[in-house]
Amino acid sequence: MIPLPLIDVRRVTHRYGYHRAPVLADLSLRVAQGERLAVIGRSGCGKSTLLQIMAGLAHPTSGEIRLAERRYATRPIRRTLMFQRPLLFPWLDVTGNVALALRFDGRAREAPGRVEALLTQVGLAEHANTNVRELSGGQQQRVALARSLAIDPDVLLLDEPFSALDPLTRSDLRRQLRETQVAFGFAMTLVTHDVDDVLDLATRVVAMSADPGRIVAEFDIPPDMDAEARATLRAQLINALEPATFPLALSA
Ligand SMILES: Nc1ncnc2c1ncn2[C@@H]1O[C@H](COP(=O)(O)OP(=O)(O)OP(=O)(O)O)[C@@H](O)[C@H]1O
Repeated sequence: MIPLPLIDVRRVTHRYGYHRAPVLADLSLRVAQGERLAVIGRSGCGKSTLLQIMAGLAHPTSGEIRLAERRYATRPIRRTLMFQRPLLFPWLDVTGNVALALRFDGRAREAPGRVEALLTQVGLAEHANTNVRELSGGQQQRVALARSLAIDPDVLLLDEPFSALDPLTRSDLRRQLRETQVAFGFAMTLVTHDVDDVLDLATRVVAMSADPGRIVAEFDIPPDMDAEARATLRAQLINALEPATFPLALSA
């Protein structure tokens, strides 16, 4: 069975200003139900712009974004965007920060049980009543993850959520996110310029070029790769991100 595309990006071109060069050019991308899609590219290639368009926070200059119709539910597809910094409310504790998402969604009555379950999932149950200012960067990002999941999104969009963290915390958080995605079943799209984010987390990756942002390569990422398969895929990804060098010499 072909997985249902939840977000269908169709031939999107985007310019910041009428006379400016396009940041994204004729870019198409589908996010399927339950998949962990990574978008990798060099700084400035348009990854965040693409994610904002996918989140509905920006409108493309041309092209369109189609969301799957939910024939089996009454509500439209839900998208949540998670950023590099956790953006928590510093005067609230962990529970208060996560519960706020439910309050904004008109579901405050669900908060006690749902917040507890989410905090257990992200490994923060024992910090439920801790003020978020007292948490480490990695713990704060896990609060942000629990808050993003509180409204039960169909698609979680992540804009370099680990880049402010040290390598060990980063690796822990990748594992946490992967386990949470498997447990909850939402689809995710992660933009990053870190190959390890891709290899540890994604089930599929698209590589973007810059000036303008286009998709130049796509790879499926098998689960449980051995070291050799991982090294091969790493080399293929890095190769896809390298600007072509000496094309004339190679074709001579
Ligand atoms: N609001 C804006 N107004 C004008 N130009 C913008 C705006 N936002 C982004 N840009 C430009 O669009 C291009 C792509 O930016 P974007 O942030 O989407 O790239 P990115 O791949 O996410 O970069 P990074 O990895 O460094 O975050 C850059 O040249 C940037 O300067």
